[in-house]
Amino acid sequence: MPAHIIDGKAFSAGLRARLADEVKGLAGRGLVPGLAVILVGEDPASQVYVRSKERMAREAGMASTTYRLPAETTQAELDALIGRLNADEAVHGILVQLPLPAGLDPHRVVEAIDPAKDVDGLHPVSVGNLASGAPALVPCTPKGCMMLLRDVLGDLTGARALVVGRSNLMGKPMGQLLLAANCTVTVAHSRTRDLAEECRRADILVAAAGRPLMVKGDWIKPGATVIDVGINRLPPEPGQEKGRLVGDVDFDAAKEVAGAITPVPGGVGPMTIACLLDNTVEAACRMAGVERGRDA
Ligand SMILES: NC(=O)C1=CN([C@@H]2O[C@H](COP(=O)(O)OP(=O)(O)OC[C@H]3O[C@@H](n4cnc5c(N)ncnc54)[C@H](OP(=O)(O)O)[C@@H]3O)[C@@H](O)[C@H]2O)C=CC1
Ligand SMILES: Nc1nc(=O)c2c([nH]1)NC[C@@H]1CN(c3ccc(C(=O)N[C@@H](CCC(=O)O)C(=O)O)cc3)C=[N+]21
Ligand SMILES: [Mg+2]
Repeated sequence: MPAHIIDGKAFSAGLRARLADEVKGLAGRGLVPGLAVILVGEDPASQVYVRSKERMAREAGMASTTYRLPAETTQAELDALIGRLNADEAVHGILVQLPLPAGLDPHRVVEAIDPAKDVDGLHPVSVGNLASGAPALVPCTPKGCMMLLRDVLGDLTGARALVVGRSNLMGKPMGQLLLAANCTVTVAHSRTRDLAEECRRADILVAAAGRPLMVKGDWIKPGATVIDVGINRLPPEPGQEKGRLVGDVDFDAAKEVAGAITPVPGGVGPMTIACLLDNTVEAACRMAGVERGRDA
């Protein structure tokens, strides 16, 4: 039986509609959640992504400002902008789009952000809170993956989970969240000896390596739940202008084996943006001392 296709686009739309309701209530009390996105340099994929964040924030009734800085921006200039946004009471969330151009230190940039406004969950305070089980602003993409997993599977207790990738933005926090959800967690990376074998053991497989179509159909355990985080643009076919967007998983083969699987596009990507908005509302409520009505 072919896999259930997990509709991240629909889930994201539902979450954003609920957030829009919540934001309307907050705005009525004078609290308009505000997001600031900083984009340094002209990476075209980042441009597309940042535009859609801005649009979806506005649609949810939030305030959103994007700061587009030239690739030559200095560390001091970036620090100064972050300092201003930290001090700005209308700003509740600050996100610096990664990767940064060469010459800018991502650790220093992330540490400059007020942890209370760290909607990407990358600040050492956020990372520490997540790892130690304290309330934390959780990185958006792993948070979105968890929402989809809970929606499909309910309780994850006891499941063998494999995360492919160990980045700070995705792989590591994903491992932490699965561990907190009582999974038995393995984190694989480019030095993993036999990735296919690791995959075959996994009840939950989260692929975040940035390698197009790397995970083959016969690497999937029958009935497994597959979350494909990869966003890769293939080279254009002759006569095409743009190549096809694919994940890290060979979707066509994997869907014949898996129990449930996310497509690319329309899977994890839209969830990332919805979770960014959710984190911004969360940060705004915490700063204002407002208790949120619903557990998101
Ligand atoms: N859908 C969404 O919302 C988002 C999608 N993405 C996408 O997810 C993917 C991963 O992103 P990100 O975590 O930032 O990427 P990074 O490049 O920061 O990290 C990639 C990770 O994958 C590992 N890896 C690379 N090649 C292999 C391999 N052949 N076998 C096993 N592991 C491998 C690397 O290992 P090592 O550490 O050893 O180098 C590294 O840990 C990208 O395609 C990105 O575009 C990212 C964020 C959000
Ligand atoms: N500080 C920081 N935080 C991030 O969260 C962050 C980042 N930097 N740098 C880049 C990656 C990438 N990322 C995506 C988010 C949404 C889609 C998305 O919405 N994708 C849609 C459409 C994709 C398309 O059509 O191009 C989909 O998958 O359906 C993709 C990619 C967040 N990232
Ligand atoms: Mg990265």
